[in-house]
Amino acid sequence: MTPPANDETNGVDNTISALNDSKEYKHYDYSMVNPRNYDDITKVVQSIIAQVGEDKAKSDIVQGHAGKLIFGTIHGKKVICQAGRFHPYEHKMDLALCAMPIRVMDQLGVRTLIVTNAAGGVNKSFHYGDLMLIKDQIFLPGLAGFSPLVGEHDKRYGGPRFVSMHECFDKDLRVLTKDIANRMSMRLMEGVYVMSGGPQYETPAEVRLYHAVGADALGMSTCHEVVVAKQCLMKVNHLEVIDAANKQGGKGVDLISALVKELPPPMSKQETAKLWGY
Ligand SMILES: O=P(O)(O)O[C@@H]1C[C@H](O)[C@@H](CO)O1
Ligand code: HPA
Repeated sequence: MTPPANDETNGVDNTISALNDSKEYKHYDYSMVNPRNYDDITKVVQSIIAQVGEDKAKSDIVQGHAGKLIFGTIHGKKVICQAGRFHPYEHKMDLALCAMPIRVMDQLGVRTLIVTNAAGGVNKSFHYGDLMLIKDQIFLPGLAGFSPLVGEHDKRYGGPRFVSMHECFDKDLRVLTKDIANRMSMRLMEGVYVMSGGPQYETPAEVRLYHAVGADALGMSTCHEVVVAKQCLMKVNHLEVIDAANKQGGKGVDLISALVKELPPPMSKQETAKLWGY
């Protein structure tokens, strides 16, 4: 899957109008960005309607990232799964480009986004393989000017120019996820995720810095996707596996499957705009 690029000359308008005309791929309410474990995703998606992209498209670049969009249903709900994501360090820190799949999902109707990733633990009470629900994020590249929203405000996408990042991980969805994990007797941590640009791993001094500013887990992805989802007025929920995506991947997938089953009906853009005071 090649991401659509994000400048005036490369057909964003055409892409949007093609998506708006598409019947096969439209009217999806829910979306999942699950960067790894393509096999796990296909286990959860009970009926696959279509797949776009190549199995191997991304695997040469970041292992385990399939590079596919899968359209299907989970517990009868229409879901788009992005198996593989675009990391800024792979794309010259073009964060708007890397978050473009979220805009595509928005154009296809998605209102609720579940994002997953693998991260390093900063919180000393975390164990290798733990699952963490993100309650807030520290977007270091964004703080340094690498935001997917810099540049001209592109009205083709809609959404506010100045995006509120309060409650960027939906409180109701977090409560629901914790309740489900509890019922499944799963250990689920909760904390703050910090994103660096990567791809180098962090030094011990940097880990101490992240700890001092309140981070519980660190990684090199996700925050730019969440910013764009918030501009698109989507509700976002986020789970990550601490430093052991393959080892504990199945557990996370079981939780996501149970969560999708219990997700409330999606809110319209007008409803979330009103709720968030736009
Ligand atoms: O897509 P995610 O964030 O799960 O990928 C992880 C974090 C880094 O991007 C990369 C190196 O560990 O894998
Ligand atoms: N550091 C940064 N990114 C990561 C790590 C880590 O330890 N583990 C998985 N992604």
